[in-house]
Amino acid sequence: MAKPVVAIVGRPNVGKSTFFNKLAGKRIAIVEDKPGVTRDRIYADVEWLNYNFTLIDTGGLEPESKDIILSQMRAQAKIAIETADVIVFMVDGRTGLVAADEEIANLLRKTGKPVLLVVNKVDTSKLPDSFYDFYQLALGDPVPISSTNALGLGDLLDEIVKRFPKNDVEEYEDEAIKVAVIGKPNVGKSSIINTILGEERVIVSDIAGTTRDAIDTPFVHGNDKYVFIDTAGIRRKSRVVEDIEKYSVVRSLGAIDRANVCIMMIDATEGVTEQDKKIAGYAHEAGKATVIVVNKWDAVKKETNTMNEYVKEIRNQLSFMSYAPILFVSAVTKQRVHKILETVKFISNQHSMRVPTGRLNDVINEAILLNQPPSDKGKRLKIYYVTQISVRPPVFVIFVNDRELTHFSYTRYIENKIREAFGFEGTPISILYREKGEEI
Ligand SMILES: Nc1nc2c(ncn2[C@@H]2O[C@H](COP(=O)(O)OP(=O)(O)OP(=O)(O)O)[C@@H](O)[C@H]2O)c(=O)[nH]1
Ligand SMILES: Nc1nc2c(ncn2[C@@H]2O[C@H](COP(=O)(O)OP(=O)(O)OP(=O)(O)O)[C@@H](O)[C@H]2O)c(=O)[nH]1
Repeated sequence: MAKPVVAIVGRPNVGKSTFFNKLAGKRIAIVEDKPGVTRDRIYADVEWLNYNFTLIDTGGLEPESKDIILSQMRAQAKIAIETADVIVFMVDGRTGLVAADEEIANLLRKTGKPVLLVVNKVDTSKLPDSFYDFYQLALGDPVPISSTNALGLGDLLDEIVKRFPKNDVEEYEDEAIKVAVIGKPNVGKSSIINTILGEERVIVSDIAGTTRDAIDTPFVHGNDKYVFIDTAGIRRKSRVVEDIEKYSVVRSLGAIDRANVCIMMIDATEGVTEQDKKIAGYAHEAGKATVIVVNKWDAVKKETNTMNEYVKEIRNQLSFMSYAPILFVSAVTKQRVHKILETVKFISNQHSMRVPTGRLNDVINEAILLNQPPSDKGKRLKIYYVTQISVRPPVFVIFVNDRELTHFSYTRYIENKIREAFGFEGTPISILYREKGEEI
């Protein structure tokens, strides 16, 4: 099932990031007592009861200038409208209702999405008189909370999860490869999608009757079924949002969560940027298979070594993704575009590959002989047995005598040996340790 997205919207300084940090459990955004502080981390995974959802702090997306607060609001609301399943509209219980709140409420009411009106900074059990003014926003009963004192958060989370879309079942047959084309604005996402879909051999299929039809593009290529995830947002241009680079991260998040394979696009004329690193990092952490596609290759002046230098630079900048194949393409001249689906299919298979336990243990035993496991204070790590517990992404469990003795450099060594023996190209793999007797 797709993970629901919850967006927090509200004026600067109402406490969005304080709330975000409380739910995210860690102080991952910077809170400052001045409006419009930019923050780096804008999304977090939150678990409540049996629900998992992605929380987005749209405040983190605000440009620093205070002059354009209203347009920031519009942009925030817009992103919330496009990506969120539930919108948390936060107001300030200490300042009470202000005109800008009404402005935002007007925008949100038009979205048709569930909106929860949350009054923050209600730090005691007594509601301030100004609380009742918020009923004027016509967004239902306001929910009082105190982010700093962690009051009312449980009740609020209950209200949030109640509003998640029902029956949000997996919409496509499992055999279809779900592909997210991700990257910053203007890198050529829609050009690439249109070039691939425009190829003669590709037939756009009509898998009817799903709610996702409008935003995804299913198609058939050769004998294989694919779905481009969230293409509506990419193909339909909404400039307000695109102009702010950080929004591209948010736009990509939902698509990444729902995909198996990511096409991570880099602009050859710009090289790897900070935004690229963030987006790629998310795909990596989410355990998706990824192919790095360097687009606009036609626009690059080439010398003998240009491509090698690009490869080196990308490996350097996106070092956590050394498993990802790199393609150099041009959506304009169509050079090597046909390689993209070929690679997507290949890494999708690698992503779902399960290796036989016997072979796996042979490989690990050999690795141990070549390079002894680490030891500490005279005690050496013993590796008893390895098994692959899941696919998409591949996860391995290694049974050991004492987890404390494991070391990341040895884990990386084991990972390399597994990759040498079996490939797993294009996919991250995870290695977990269990002590004997522990459950998997
Ligand atoms: N008394 C009280 N203060 C709060 C509460 N939540 C946040 N604050 C304070 O309000 C100020 C603004 O909080 P932030 O979390 O930075 O607000 P924000 O909405 O993310 O602000 P921007 O960065 O401008 O978007 C900080 O000084 C917080 O300590 C609360 O529940 N009670
Ligand atoms: N030279 C060159 N230009 C390209 C190539 N691919 C795309 N462009 C140009 O780059 C610009 C952006 O392309 P889009 O396909 O709209 O990019 P996008 O990533 O979908 O953009 P957003 O919708 O803003 O996220 C357009 O002007 C394209 O003509 C390419 O391979 N070579």
